Amino acid sequence: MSKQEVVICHNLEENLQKAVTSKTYDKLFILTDEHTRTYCLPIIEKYPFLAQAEHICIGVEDIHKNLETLAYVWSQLSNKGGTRHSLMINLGGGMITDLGGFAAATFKRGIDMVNIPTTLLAMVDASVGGKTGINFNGLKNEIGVFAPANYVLIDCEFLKSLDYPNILSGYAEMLKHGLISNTEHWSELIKFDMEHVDYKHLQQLVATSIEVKEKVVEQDPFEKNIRKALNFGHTVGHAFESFALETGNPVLHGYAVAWGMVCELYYSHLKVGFPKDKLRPTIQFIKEHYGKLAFSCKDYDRLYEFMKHDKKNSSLGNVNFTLLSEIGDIHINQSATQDEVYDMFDFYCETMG
Ligand SMILES: NC(=O)c1ccc[n+]([C@@H]2O[C@H](COP(=O)([O-])OP(=O)(O)OC[C@H]3O[C@@H](n4cnc5c(N)ncnc54)[C@H](O)[C@@H]3O)[C@@H](O)[C@H]2O)c1
Ligand SMILES: O=C(O)C(=O)C[C@@H](O)[C@H](O)[C@H](O)COP(=O)(O)O
Ligand SMILES: [Zn+2]
Repeated sequence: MSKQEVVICHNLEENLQKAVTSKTYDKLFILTDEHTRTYCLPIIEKYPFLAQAEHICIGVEDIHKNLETLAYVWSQLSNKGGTRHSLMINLGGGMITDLGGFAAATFKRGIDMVNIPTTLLAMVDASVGGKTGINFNGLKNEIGVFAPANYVLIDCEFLKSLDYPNILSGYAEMLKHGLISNTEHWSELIKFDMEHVDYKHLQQLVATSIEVKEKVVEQDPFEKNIRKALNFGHTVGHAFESFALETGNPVLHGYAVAWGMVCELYYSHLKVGFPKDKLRPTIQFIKEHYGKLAFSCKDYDRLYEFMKHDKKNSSLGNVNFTLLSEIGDIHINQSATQDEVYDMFDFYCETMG
C-alpha cells in the first residue's frame, strides 16, 4: 500500500490546491452528504481551482453506507465523464471517506482521491490508513478494500458545526488510541474536559491521535498483525452497532466502540491482567459520557452471532480479540469462548446500570 500524506492544515486552500495540482487531473469530483453539503462545502467550493468540479451528494449516516448508494456514486462518476485520470475529493465524515474511498478505489479499477475529513472521528481515524468499504448483509464494513487516499487534509475548523454527540463519537476512537499507545496520552484524554471543549487543546490531541494510528498502519497496512490493535473494542463494538441498526435504533460508531471497550477491557483484566486502577477510570469516563446500550440476556445470542462475522476471525466459531495487559501492551489473536463472551455482556449490564 502506498503511503498517504496526512497534512495538518494551516491553510486548507493552499494544501488542497497542491493536492489537486500534484498531477494533471481531467476532472474533479467532490463527494458530500446532505449535511456536509450544507456545512462544509461552502468553505471549499469558493476556491477558484474547484470552480469546474462536479458535485455528488448522498444521504447521511450509516444507513446510506450501502450498495445502493455506492452504485449511485459509481453511476454519477460514469455519467459525469469520470475517467481514470479523475480525482475524487471526499468531504465528510467516516461514512463519506469509507464509501467514497471504496467508490474511487473501484471505479475504472481505481482513481486518485483526497480525503477532507469533517468529523472528529474521520480526522483521527476513518480518513487515515486506507480502510474503505460499505456495510452489507447487516454487517459492518463487510465489503471493502484497502486503498489509501493520496492526501488527507485535516482542518479542525470543520468541527465548529459538528454536534456534541459526534464530537464524543470521535473521542471514543481517540480514547482507543490512548489505550493502545501510552499512559501519558491516555491520562491526558481521560482528564480532558468534555463539557467545555477547548478546541485548541483538542487540536493538539487530534495530531497525537493521528500519529498513533499512522505508526501502527505503517508497520502493518493490511492488518495481518499489529494493526489488529486499532480494532480494540470493535469485536464487541461492531456487534453492538449492527444490533442497534437491526433493531431500528442506530447508534454512532464511536459510542458502540466505547461500549465495546468496556467489555474488552474487562476481558483484558481477566485474561491478561489489565490493571484495575486503569480499568475503573476508563469505564467511569465511558459511563459518564456515553450512557449505555439497552439490551438484555435475551439478545446475547444475536450479539454473539454478529461477533462470529468479525473480520479478525479465521473461521466461524472462533472469535478473535485484541486485548491489553497494560496501556500500550497489546495482545493480538486472543480468543474467548461463548461463555466468556456472555460473561462480558453480564459485566457490561451490571456495570453500566
Ligand atoms: N475506515 C476506517 O478506518 C474507519 C475508522 C473509524 C470509523 N469508520 C467508519 O466511519 C463511519 C462513522 O464516521 P463518522 O462518525 O464520521 O460519521 P458520519 O460520516 O456519518 O458523520 C456523522 C454526522 O455528522 C455529519 N457531519 C459531518 N461533518 C460535519 C460537520 N463538519 N458539521 C456538521 N455535520 C457534519 C454527517 O453528515 C453525519 O450526519 C462508520 O461507518 C464507521 O464504520 C471507518
Ligand atoms: O484502521 C483500522 O484498522 C481500524 O480497525 C479502525 C477502526 O476504528 C474502524 O472502525 C475500522 O473501520 C474497523 O474495521 P473493520 O475491519 O473491523 O471493519
Ligand atoms: Zn472504529
